[in-house]
Amino acid sequence: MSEPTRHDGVLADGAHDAAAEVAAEAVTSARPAPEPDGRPASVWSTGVCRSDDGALSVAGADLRAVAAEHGTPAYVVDEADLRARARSYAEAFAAAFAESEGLAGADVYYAGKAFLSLAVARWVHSEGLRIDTSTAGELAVALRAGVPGEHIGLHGNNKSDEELVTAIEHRVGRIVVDSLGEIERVAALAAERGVRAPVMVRVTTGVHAGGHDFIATAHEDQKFGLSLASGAARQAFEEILAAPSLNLIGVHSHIGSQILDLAGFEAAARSVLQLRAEIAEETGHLMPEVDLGGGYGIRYTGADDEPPSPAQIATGLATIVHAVCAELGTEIPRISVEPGRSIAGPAGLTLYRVGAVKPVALDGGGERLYVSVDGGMSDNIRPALYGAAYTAALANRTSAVEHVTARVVGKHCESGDIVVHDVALPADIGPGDLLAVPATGAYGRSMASQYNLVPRPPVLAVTEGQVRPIMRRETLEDLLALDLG
Ligand SMILES: Cc1ncc(COP(=O)(O)O)c(C=O)c1O
Ligand SMILES: N[C@@H](CCCC[NH3+])C(=O)O
Repeated sequence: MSEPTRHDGVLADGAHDAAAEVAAEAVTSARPAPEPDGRPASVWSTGVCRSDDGALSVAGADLRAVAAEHGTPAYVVDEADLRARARSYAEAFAAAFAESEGLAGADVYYAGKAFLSLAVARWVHSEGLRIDTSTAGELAVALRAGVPGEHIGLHGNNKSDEELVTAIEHRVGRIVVDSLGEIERVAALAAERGVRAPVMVRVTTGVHAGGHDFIATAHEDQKFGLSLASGAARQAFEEILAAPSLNLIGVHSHIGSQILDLAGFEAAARSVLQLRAEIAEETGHLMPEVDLGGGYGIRYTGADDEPPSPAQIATGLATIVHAVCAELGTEIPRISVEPGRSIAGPAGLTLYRVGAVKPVALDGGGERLYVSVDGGMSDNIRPALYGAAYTAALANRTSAVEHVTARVVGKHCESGDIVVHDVALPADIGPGDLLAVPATGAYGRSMASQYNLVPRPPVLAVTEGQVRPIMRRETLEDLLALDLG
């Protein structure tokens, strides 16, 4: 087994088996969270500051006051930061794919799976983005938020009839077909309603990217998409073209998530553009659109690489699309992308209250301080699921005492209930302190559970010092109400 390395927010190969080795190494390498610096590439949202008395604030709201009023744990979202990230994608893709440059324009779909609520759907849509959904729940939120059907896409490797009917009846802009059996179902449901449904085909290009197998999606042996190598993708195009109630608008490729290097996207773009040209030659149908998926990485700890900016991503993709279409002699398609994490992730942090603190002696010598907080794997499953790395900082004060190697753990009945594997925290951290974990805006609340019957935390939006819950805290009454006895 290869040596695991913690990078890009996830542990690569063999993460769980080799966790102990990594833990031992980390005793010497734990580092404190970087201080907020207002840069978009920071682990903190741009509105996070530390005031003179040592407390962290988000967009002008002091986190001590936030905790006092709304309780902990809580997800705190910097609305201006999230909106600015959405806007910079819209602007960067509009500029890089400007029709005046001979390109056919671009659409940015916000991947709702990262975190979707009515407020977030409205924010990103008002900043010029469309919304990518993959379940009836995400579709319902996008529609309830007032996003027109034509600005919504529907994904899913196992869509229900209910999901397909909702999508068709609301005239969504695209249904991304993910299996051969789905084609017939969409065709029949669209025909029954007398409509021609716009569909794309999700293909697996074989480009392997993303730090952990669970978040890489374009290799052969996994559940998403139709394989180019096996011929399933080609069969899908033929079947769609033969169905009068389907309109084949494009080809889709999503290679994985938390990717910091643009090379994989460029390789996938080349592959799908070639496929589009071949399909055009074989069938006479040149698909007008190509979707290159999402997956752009963010900083989680400060030790990770600098992520590419939306402008770098857009210009990188525009260059490759332009070059490949010129080589192939095909018209340039309209391009779309589906970033989620890189819009919502850095805009959010999780605020916890510290409880039990325990020094634990380590086998190889040395000590680790176990700092328990009032949440854990129910509000952030990523460390347990992917070995994802995070960092944490005291949020209510600073401390001049020495920093020690610490592990932030949750309150669940699992030893893998880890919030931050290794971080240097002040030795005097204790019960009552507040701890902020940055970069939890994506795949935190959206993957939260009620494990151990712990109610899910609220999501608090902060805008110019004003704090507004955009999702309320669950209560014990909510949990009891589900139980029919
Ligand atoms: C089809 C598709 N599009 C977009 C995304 C969003 O990815 P990310 O949040 O990493 O940008 C995902 C998740 O990986 C996905 O499966
Ligand atoms: N939930 C994942 C990414 C999911 C990818 C969706 N295909 C994460 O937290 O990194």
